[in-house]
Amino acid sequence: MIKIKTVTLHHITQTLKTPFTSSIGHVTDRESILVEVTDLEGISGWGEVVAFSTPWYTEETISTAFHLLKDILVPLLMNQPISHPDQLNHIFHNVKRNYMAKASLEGAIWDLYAKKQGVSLAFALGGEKSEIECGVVVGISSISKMTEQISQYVEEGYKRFKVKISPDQDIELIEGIRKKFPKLPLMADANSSYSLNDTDRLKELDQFGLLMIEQPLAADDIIDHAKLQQKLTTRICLDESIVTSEDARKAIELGSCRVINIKPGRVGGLTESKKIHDLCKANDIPVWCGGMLETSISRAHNIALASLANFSIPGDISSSSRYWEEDLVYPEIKAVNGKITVPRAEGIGFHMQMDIVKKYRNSVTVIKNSYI
Ligand SMILES: O=C(O)CCC(=O)c1ccccc1C(=O)O
Ligand SMILES: [Mg+2]
Repeated sequence: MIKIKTVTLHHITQTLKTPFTSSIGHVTDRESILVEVTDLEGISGWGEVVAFSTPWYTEETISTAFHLLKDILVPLLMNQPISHPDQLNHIFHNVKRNYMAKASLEGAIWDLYAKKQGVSLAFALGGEKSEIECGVVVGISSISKMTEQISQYVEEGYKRFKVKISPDQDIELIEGIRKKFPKLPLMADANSSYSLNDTDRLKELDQFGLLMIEQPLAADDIIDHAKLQQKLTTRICLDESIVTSEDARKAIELGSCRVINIKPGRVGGLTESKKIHDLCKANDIPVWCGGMLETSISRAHNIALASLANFSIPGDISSSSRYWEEDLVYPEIKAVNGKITVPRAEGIGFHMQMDIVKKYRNSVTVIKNSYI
């Protein structure tokens, strides 16, 4: 049984090694809230808010998540003995949406639960793989710079390559990459920058043998995605459109996608991620784990999640050094020849380096359980 003593919110800001640009947002300084849940025995579990400073990817921000955690979600948990993290879905039932806020606390409880059971998070989730294959994402810049970055990542051994596209830079970019790398496992992420009026343009991408095209249309438009998928040979993968397992069910039923990107933050946590994984498995829809320019806390959660069987496509799970000067955890998370070993140690399997957390920390908020 988990009995919470304190929840500590560490608000940090780290500067990305190089700014990251997509069709809808540009990130230089990455704010995060690290969520540390400590129980009565003094064991801590860690989670992370992956929302951004502004609502460019989803409606949540670091500030809205801080409010939700401090004033709504943490108080809801305080007077509840928790025997399994799956219970949080029910406890949060009357709090609408705010998936990233919920996921941060849920992830911390999963870590704490696994630690108390003396098992790895991967084991607690039902993971089967001992190592996962890694993919990497190249943000928008000039075609020559993006191609150069891909060359470097090919040398590093990554197994899957994703480039950000928009109507301003798509066909020429993919054509350029394909000239240099005809067989590269390549995919493109549009972050909703197209509409059905662009169908002909998107059909031109079919000739390049992409693994998939991610989220071409609006987040709330699974109907148009279904229409588009009928016209394309390239598989559509949904990211922003899927925030619950019910969304996934509807998208699969409608034929809106043939692949789903699962991000625990976007869907409210690991329990919902697992549900979507299981649903997709039953429907022969492969899944992969998406990235959020996250710290190694979420990276560790993602590694554990991606060890489940139907994560059959390498995700946006790269070395910590892809984005960060210093890793918040020890040992450093590192892809070797495009693979990461799934840790067997308890919980997330990595240790927090508190001196590094403190170095990047803006503020710390400790919420004590007043019921004990
Ligand atoms: O973490 C990464 O490697 C980048 C992943 C990425 O593409 C991304 C990063 C931030 C917000 C949204 C997305 C996305 O998948 O759409
Ligand atoms: Mg995406």
